[in-house]
Amino acid sequence: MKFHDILKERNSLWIFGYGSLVWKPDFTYKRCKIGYIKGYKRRFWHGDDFYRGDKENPGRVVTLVEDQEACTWGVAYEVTHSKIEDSLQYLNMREVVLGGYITETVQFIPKEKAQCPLLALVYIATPDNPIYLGPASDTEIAAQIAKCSGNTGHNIEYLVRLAEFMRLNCPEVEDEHLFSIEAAVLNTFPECGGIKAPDQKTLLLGTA
Ligand SMILES: N[C@@H](CCC(=O)N[C@@H](CS)C(=O)NCC(=O)O)C(=O)O
Repeated sequence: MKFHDILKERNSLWIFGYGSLVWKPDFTYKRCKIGYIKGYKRRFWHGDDFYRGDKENPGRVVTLVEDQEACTWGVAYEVTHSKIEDSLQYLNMREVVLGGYITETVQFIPKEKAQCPLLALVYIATPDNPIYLGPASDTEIAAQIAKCSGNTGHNIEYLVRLAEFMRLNCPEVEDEHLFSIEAAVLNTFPECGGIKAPDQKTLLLGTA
């Protein structure tokens, strides 16, 4: 039986977001927590030929790459009862069918130390995916992001909203990969620095 089938039986499913899901979940959730997962680093190594790019100029979006020394911060969303099926169907279309991600199970550790770790579903793009782009220099990644846009907007927005989310909700976290790419893009397009991401209060109100 699949992980989320087991959790569906419990009427509670946690979903961990670390890219656009931290600022644009677009599914109904009961509550959310800021926190992290161990053993993965976030990298702009996945291609996007639908949302933030197209077939000729695929954008760059984030995925998770295994690294025992690393951890990745984001948001875990709790989906309950009748919303589980709808949320999984929505995310399957958004992340798997159109995004090229697969699902894995991870242990999420809440930022609030008094709270217990929990099991969560996560969407990861792996190197065997046809639109996986892999490593490149921060400058090359920034140049690609700067010139791409797709069905939901510019690739710069995707980058800046994620960086803004981290500054607002995880100010103590250093994410050199994310912020160096953002700096390279904003050196070229300073006017994009004003994009704001929802903070946790907005997320908690479910108005993200
Ligand atoms: N799976 C990651 C990344 C998700 C992600 O960024 N997916 C892209 C699909 S390639 C997306 O949904 N983009 C919507 C948008 O950019 O508006 C997460 O948990 O946040």
